[in-house]
Amino acid sequence: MYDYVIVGGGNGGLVMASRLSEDPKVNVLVLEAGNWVEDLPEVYIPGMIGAGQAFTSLNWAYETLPQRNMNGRSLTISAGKALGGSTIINSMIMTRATQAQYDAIGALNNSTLWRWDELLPFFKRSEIFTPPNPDQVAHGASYDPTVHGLPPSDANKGKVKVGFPNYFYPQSDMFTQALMYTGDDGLRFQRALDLGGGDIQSRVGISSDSLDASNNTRCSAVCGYITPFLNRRPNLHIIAGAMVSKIEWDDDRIDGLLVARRVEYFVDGDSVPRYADVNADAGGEVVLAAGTIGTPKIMELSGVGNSSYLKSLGIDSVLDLPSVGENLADHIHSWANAITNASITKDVLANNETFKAEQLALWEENRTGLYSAAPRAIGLAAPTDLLPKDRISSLLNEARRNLDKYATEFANGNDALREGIKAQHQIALDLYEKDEQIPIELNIEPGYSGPTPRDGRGSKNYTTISAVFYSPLSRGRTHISSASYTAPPAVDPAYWTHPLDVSVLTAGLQTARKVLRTQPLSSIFVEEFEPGEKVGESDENVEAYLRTVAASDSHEVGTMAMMPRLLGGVVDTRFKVYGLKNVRVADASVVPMPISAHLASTVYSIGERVADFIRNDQARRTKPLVRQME
Ligand SMILES: Cc1cc2nc3c(=O)[nH]c(=O)nc-3n(C[C@H](O)[C@H](O)[C@H](O)COP(=O)(O)OP(=O)(O)OC[C@H]3O[C@@H](n4cnc5c(N)ncnc54)[C@H](O)[C@@H]3O)c2cc1C
Repeated sequence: MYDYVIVGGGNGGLVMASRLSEDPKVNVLVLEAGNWVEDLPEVYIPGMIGAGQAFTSLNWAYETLPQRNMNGRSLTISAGKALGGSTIINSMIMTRATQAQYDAIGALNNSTLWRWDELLPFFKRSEIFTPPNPDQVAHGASYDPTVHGLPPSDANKGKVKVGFPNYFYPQSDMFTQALMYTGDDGLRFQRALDLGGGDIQSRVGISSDSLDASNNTRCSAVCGYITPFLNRRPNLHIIAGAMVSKIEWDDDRIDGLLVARRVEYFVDGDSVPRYADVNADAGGEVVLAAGTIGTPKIMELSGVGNSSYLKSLGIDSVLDLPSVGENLADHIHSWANAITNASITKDVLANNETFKAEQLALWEENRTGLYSAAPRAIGLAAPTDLLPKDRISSLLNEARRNLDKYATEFANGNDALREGIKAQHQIALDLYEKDEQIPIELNIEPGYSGPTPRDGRGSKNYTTISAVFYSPLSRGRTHISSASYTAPPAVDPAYWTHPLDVSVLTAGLQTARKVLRTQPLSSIFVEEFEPGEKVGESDENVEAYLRTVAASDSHEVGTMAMMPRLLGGVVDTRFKVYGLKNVRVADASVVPMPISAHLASTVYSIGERVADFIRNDQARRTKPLVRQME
């Protein structure tokens, strides 16, 4: 019998496991479908991101349904399948969105709980931040001490280690200078003091990474939140290779709410289910943390979701909550890349075995060289950095005129959610209007990145600038496709359904192309490779090109949205699922609308936040008992 059963040992789930098991009196169980993989070089060596098994056996690699606006292509949404979840395979970038965006999520919920000022202590609590050393400062790393969790505070508590890498490609600094270029047609970005500081528009800076600066290794959710207590907490149980199929419910409701009694799971593909019992009578809870695609799948298999749809699949519906799995949003990106005359790029590692071996030896010996490099310089573009003001106005006017039309289309017959999506769009459009939106991230890859396989691009050296589209208005959905827990869900992010999304990413890629040609990056520019001459310069052609290549950034959110129930929300501001007595959600699925950041640091703070709510509720429950004993 467990006090807390945590489904999914990833970014959000392991924070919960660590924090809740601080109390030796409570029994915590984590059920994780993947395995322990911390000892794989492609996991712990920063420069090996994406290598080895990272994008094969450690990746759920959810294939989307064919995307109407992407020339019928299926795109792949990656998500980590291992203890540590996506923090095992992600790019280690630790940025946060803007203050205005976190505040807007609070406004959407009529709640002061979700405001930058309220969240900041949880961001700080989730990390041990190592300030940059003089060499890193010389390469542009900087930070604001007021927004980070600095040592030695609570250093023995679980926290993710955050720091800067030991190697900086020269292209990184050139990119920064190019974004700050003040000559004709220059973007004139400012240098960011801190990409986690909440004030990041039109700024460029070096991102800190989820990295243990003391030994230049990735710090995943396992490294941060589990390793410090491994085998030291008899009340913390972790079962790896455990695929959860569903939650089972009590026959009786309490206050009209369904009570979770046990969790069904299968270990290593066994055909016989096992069960983890939840101590519901003493306030025990199930915490779902299986990710934006995994969590709604488990809800639906448990009979919670759109009841008529579930019945059509032969599933007993226990609670009609039609927004489960709806409201899916994801970031997409594309690349502008050029052949370069720079002699050191990531391509050399791929093309020259001797050089690769030398660099690996450097990392092994003293944690330097190309393998000690983690991403990367990042620029955050405001709308007016991308498009002329009159074009922005006309796009916004059109979006406002069509507010109802698109909200209706995206809500899929769900009236409450239609109002929720309308409210989200209004917030997003207001941010655009005030030039406080950050629709595009530009980041540099000192090497080839793009859609062309190796044999199609030869052994040349490249520079790539990615344009990541951060503020999609398009919303889709993910739902189970059958009653079998082994069947992959039908994932439809409906990429680029809203016309504003099309115009903005197109402008973002055009801006990335321009940056490649801006000094000082222009000094290493030889010839644009992609989109390239064949695509040409017109926006129409670039838009058509993007439909053939744009890829998911694997930043999916929104399927268990924290919103009022009247707006089609699924969880309340204490992350409890509406209609359920003892089920909360602690992963990226609760983020109701896309934010302008890579998500890991926000998910860590969500985990901290949920743990705090649970512990407060637990304390409230036990208080009368203490009084009685007194
Ligand atoms: C390739 C890639 C690169 C990225 N790069 C960055 C980056 O550089 N910086 C950044 O901030 N963000 C990045 N992200 C995004 C970020 O890592 C994720 O958004 C975030 O970690 C998601 O956290 P989560 O808790 O929602 O899910 P996850 O961390 O994915 O955790 C979900 C866990 O649940 C498990 N699970 C799923 N279904 C079941 C089931 N039925 N039973 C049991 N267990 C289950 C999964 O195996 C997984 O361990 C990246 C993501 C990917 C995939």
